[in-house]
Amino acid sequence: MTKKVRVRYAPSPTGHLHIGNARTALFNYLFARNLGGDFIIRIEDTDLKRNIEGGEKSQLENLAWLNIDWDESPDNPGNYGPYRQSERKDIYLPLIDQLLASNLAYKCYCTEEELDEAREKQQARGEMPRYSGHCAHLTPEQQAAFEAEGRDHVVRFRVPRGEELSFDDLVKGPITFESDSVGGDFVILKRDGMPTYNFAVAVDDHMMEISHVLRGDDHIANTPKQLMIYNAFGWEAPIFGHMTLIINTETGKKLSKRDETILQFIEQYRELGYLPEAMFNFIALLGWSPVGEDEIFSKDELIKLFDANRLSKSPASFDPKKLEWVNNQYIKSLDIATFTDMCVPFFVEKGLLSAEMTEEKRAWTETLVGLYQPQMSYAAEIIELTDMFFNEHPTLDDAAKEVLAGETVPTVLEAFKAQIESLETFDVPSIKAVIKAVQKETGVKGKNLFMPIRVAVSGQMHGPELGDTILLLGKEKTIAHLNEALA
Ligand SMILES: Nc1ncnc2c1ncn2[C@@H]1O[C@H](COP(=O)(O)OP(=O)(O)OP(=O)(O)O)[C@@H](O)[C@H]1O
Ligand SMILES: [Zn+2]
Repeated sequence: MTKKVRVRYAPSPTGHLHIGNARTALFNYLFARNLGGDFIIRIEDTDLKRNIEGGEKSQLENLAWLNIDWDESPDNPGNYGPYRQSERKDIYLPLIDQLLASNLAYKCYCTEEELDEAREKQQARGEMPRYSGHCAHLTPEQQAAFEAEGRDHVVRFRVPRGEELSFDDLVKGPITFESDSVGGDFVILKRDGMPTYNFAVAVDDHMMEISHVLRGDDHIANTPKQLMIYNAFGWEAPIFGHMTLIINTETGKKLSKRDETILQFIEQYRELGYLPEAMFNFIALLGWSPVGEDEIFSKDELIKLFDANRLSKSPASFDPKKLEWVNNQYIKSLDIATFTDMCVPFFVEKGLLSAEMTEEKRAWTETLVGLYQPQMSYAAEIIELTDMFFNEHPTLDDAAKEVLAGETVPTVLEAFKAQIESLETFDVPSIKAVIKAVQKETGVKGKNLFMPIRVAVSGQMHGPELGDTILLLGKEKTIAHLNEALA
């Protein structure tokens, strides 16, 4: 019988969910759902000093926002709990004792200072740091003497000499590590009584019957240590797949919770009014692609299409511009009421609209949002784009200022203003007729005609149809803006 597919996303609660974490979670999720398996979330919180308040909650909330659902987690435990490593000491400690009893592990009484000193000496000699094996063969009397001194201890795993540790990586193919290359007998139980990462992970993946470990290749050097733990207990190892990491395009370094140079947390995009469906779609294409050229896929399509054989062997870089493009595709397909609902909170926050609106105001807002919807990358952009509808004194960028500095601009704007003032019916055809009339009157045409009018009334060089914009702006505001530009 083949094992049931069970995969896990195992974040440490040391920060918020970033694009790289989300990609790793998403690929595990797609892999599980594609094969009808289970997707599990386990919190790796053994590094007590680095855990942050709310880290776990934020990881889970943002996964849920992305519409990633899971079968087991700290909140909805299955039969393999607890799902936080800090709560699994009762599972780890007897296993550590078992290794001690069978002499596959031993207590090490070296102090931090002694270990540091040894490491510095090795580095000074140009050697790779490794534990010397100082405590590997202590007699019971020597141990008792250290204990009597009041020294505390760690437990180290006895690394077998001259062994090869091989696995067939789902992404990278066959990989072999020499046991002598892992830095000597490594710690499995820390001074604070917590198991180390590598020990806990191996135990948990085994106990939770994880079939495939799909994680970032930042973990690849951990794999031989974890394989040694499996071997020591006579357990069968899961299948490993080490996926290339997502790189920050700006710095060329891997995205990490500690990288603050770019917008990279899911939360930040959520707050800017990105759509979860668009983010899901975008993230699924970071380091993976289905056959063909299409780039827009629903969640169900991605579940159907996902194939681990198509995971990329080279790192994907995170391109925020591409994300904007994908999100724009999704925004364009929203009906106007839904998209207006997404934009309204941004207006409300700026005090430009109140959440309770008259029917008339709501209709006006929908028209306004609808003007800009086709060009928008995310909902928060609406504030900047519609500035002129709320603000008499817009801030113009340099290019816009240059347009207004043109020689024929005052003539054009004066003529346009006079015509608008004398308009009796204020609608799109008459506004268009006015522009034509200004062309005739001034002899200015093309860009030199349209651009100054557009910039003067809307503050921007690009945007929706000029007639629609002016109509929505209304006669009074249009004239006020023209006066401002002419002043
Ligand atoms: N840049 C990245 N690209 C893809 N996956 C990543 C990236 N960074 C981390 N991961 C993966 O996310 C999962 C959770 O890792 P972890 O909680 O240690 O996050 P982290 O961002 O690496 O944290 P840190 O800032 O401490 O390095 C792991 O499987 C890890 O491989
Ligand atoms: Zn020691």
